Amino acid sequence: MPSDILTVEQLDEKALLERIFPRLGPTTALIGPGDDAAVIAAPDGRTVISIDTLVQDADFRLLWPSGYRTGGYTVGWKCAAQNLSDINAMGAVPTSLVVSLTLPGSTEVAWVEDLASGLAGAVTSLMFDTGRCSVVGGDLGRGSQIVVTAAVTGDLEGRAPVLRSGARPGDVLAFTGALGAAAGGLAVLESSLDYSTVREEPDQLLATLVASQNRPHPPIHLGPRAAAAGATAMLDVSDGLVRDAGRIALASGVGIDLDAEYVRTRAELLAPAAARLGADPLDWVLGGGEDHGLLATFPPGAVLPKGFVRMGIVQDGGGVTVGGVAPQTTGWDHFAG
Ligand SMILES: Nc1ncnc2c1ncn2[C@@H]1O[C@H](COP(=O)(O)OP(=O)(O)OP(=O)(O)O)[C@@H](O)[C@H]1O
Ligand SMILES: Cc1ncc(C[n+]2csc(CCOP(=O)(O)O)c2C)c(N)n1
Ligand SMILES: [Mg+2]
Repeated sequence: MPSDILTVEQLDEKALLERIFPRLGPTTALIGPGDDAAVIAAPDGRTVISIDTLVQDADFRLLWPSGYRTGGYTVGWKCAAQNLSDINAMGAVPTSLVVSLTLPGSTEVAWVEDLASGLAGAVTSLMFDTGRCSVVGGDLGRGSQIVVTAAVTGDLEGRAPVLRSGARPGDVLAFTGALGAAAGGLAVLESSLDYSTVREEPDQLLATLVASQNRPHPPIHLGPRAAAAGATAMLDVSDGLVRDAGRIALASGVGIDLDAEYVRTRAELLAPAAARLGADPLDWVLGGGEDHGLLATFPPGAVLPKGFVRMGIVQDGGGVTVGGVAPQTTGWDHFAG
């Protein structure tokens, strides 16, 4: 490491925190970062809470085979986005994040500063500058790999939470998001294509997919809208459409049939990119996660919130089919590969 590059082991915790805090933006908490714990308001009387971790080389690489280098801003963005998304999927509004950073001593201080900016940038941008949520605290530690863990809280604003278990036969299945884009981006990053030339391509197709993988844009405002529109079940698609639809099917004791035409149309859109990589775009659409679109079921006749598209039906039985046929794809599992 050249000596003019400042690394975290050249600072102490206090000095690193002094570089992080200003990048988190104004706090939305009653008591923000700096004390033993933060204090946040819980106007609803209930608190929605979730946690998600990003681990170097399992969830991102600092240097991908394609030559792409992942900056701190990207990891901070992705961490915030996937956490906000889980609150959204309950029909709630995110209210705070606490973030734990495990860092090798050789981590550049500028990378950590960018991570803090990425966390704040995602919260601000995905929540349309509403000032309802911010990073209110966290923890620092040293380890052999970068691990970024965030816990997130949310406010139901008086609504009932939308669970995975409420889908009923006859309900409409609807989705909002860009299925398969993040999986396509992962394939580009892991490929032997040279990202510096991919970035220059005039159609920007592959670069757009990489952006979906690195900086997902979950529709954070639409979870509460779906809840208000009467959604009977909902989750964010993180592990693949088939696997996550299967979670609703199992929890609700129903079957789900995905619209084959919707799936085919989406795969056709991704086909030129998949062809470049020798991949099957159907695998991306049915099995790719990390887009964090919202999959929800609505009673028949419900008016779908703007952004949601009908793409299947809830029926008697169990499991997930595509146009009545069982798909081959299983989706993502950290342990089963
Ligand atoms: N180590 C754990 N201890 C207790 N509960 C856990 C643990 N890991 C996961 N869970 C719970 O298991 C349930 C299923 O997790 P699942 O990964 O399907 O949901 P998710 O959090 O939406 O996924 P994602 O991590 O992709 O956001 C969640 O309610 C989660 O809180
Ligand atoms: C280096 C590297 N290898 C593989 C992947 C793919 N990946 C990781 S986690 C996940 C699903 C959501 O996880 P979780 O359920 O923990 O939110 C997927 C599809 C990646 N992003 N980076
Ligand atoms: Mg989820």
